[in-house]
Amino acid sequence: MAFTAKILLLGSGELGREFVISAKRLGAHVIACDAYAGAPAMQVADGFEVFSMLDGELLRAAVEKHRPDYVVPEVEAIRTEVLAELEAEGFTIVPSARATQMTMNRDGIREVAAVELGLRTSRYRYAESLEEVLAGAEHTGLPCVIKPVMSSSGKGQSTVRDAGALEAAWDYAVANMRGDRKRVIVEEFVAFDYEITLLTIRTRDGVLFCPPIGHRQERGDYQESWQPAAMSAQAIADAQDMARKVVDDLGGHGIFGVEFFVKGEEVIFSELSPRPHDTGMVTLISQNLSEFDLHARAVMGLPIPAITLRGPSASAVILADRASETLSYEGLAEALATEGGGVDVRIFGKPNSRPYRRMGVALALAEDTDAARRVAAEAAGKVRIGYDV
Ligand SMILES: Nc1ncnc2c1ncn2[C@@H]1O[C@H](COP(=O)(O)OP(=O)(O)OP(=O)(O)O)[C@@H](O)[C@H]1O
Ligand SMILES: NCC(=O)N[C@@H]1O[C@H](COP(=O)([O-])[O-])[C@@H](O)[C@H]1O
Ligand SMILES: [Mg+2]
Repeated sequence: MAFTAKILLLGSGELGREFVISAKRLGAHVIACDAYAGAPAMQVADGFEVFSMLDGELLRAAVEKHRPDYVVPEVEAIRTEVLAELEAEGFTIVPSARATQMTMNRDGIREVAAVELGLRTSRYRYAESLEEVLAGAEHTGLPCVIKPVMSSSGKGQSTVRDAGALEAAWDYAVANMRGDRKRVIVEEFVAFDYEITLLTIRTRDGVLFCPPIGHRQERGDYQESWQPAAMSAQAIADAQDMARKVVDDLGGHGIFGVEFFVKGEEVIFSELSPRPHDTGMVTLISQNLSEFDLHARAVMGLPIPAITLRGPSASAVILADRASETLSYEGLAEALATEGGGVDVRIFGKPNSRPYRRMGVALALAEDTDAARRVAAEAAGKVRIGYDV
């Protein structure tokens, strides 16, 4: 055996790509899976498989073919019942089959957080028809946010300010949902002061936290993140307390991106990913161990003696603005030469683009988070995508 562990990665986007790099540095052998060839993580892995991870038979076949030590999901949209069966048969699902099942759909994790654990969340209702959407909006009040229960990165999500727009929001959610369940969550719009991701690591030796990450979203998708987010000690303690309850309930070992809205001193649980988080890409520059290093260590049962912040940092996304099958990049040298802080860039290597698709991220370390945000945004703006449709 020429490797320390064999990992089957389910999902091969930018988060998977960095995870593969971290795991391979620790000697792992990684097979990257996704529904399309040439995905970012496949380019750096030892092997790859192309299939729909929502297809239970194909998913089982890939696991049985490779017999990995760890099955590491990187996206929500996976046939998670099969992961539960595989776990029962002795395979290790990261962090646990229960975590993947509860977070595959928004209603699962919402029930765990709001009902089982009694955490503070926004008011909400589920809806499977326009009539139920209208009733849901009566319950939450307006504005409300409507999201498919199965989606991520804001896909199919809209904020409704007047009742006349509810039908369009329902249609939009149904048209952009993933999977086969025509179901949405109608949520009270929380007029938060700011929102954070609390990276929470569940290890063999207990639960660890990274300093909170602040972020700004547009169209339900992250635009920039920074660390540390300015928060009172009490608010951090409240968020940590809630995050610990949720990850202990979900079980297993790995990193979780736990999302909160903060309004005054009130901390409101939003949702969580049982895997590295997009806003956590800032840790590629901000910490001694990135969220991907932390996930790899937690998964492989390796120690994490300390998580230290190198300094105030930020990330800013590089987005495509149109669909194209042929891409090129310019301006990398100018981006990396941006003054005002230490700058780095990640280009994900996605084989094609669509409007708003995240293609890369710029990272900056500076004297404070405001400066880091400025430098990261400036660097991201210097990377120009060439489209040769
Ligand atoms: N109830 C709400 N009130 C106010 N803003 C909200 C609400 N729900 C979502 N948002 C905004 O939309 C963003 C995306 O929502 P959410 O995290 O639920 O979607 P997502 O598709 O799972 O995103 P991701 O996969 O990137 O985490 C939030 O980070 C927040 O900025
Ligand atoms: N918020 C979740 C998130 O950021 N997930 C990341 O985006 C990829 C899909 O990107 P794509 O849609 O461009 O293929 C996923 O594979 C994951 O790395
Ligand atoms: Mg989110």
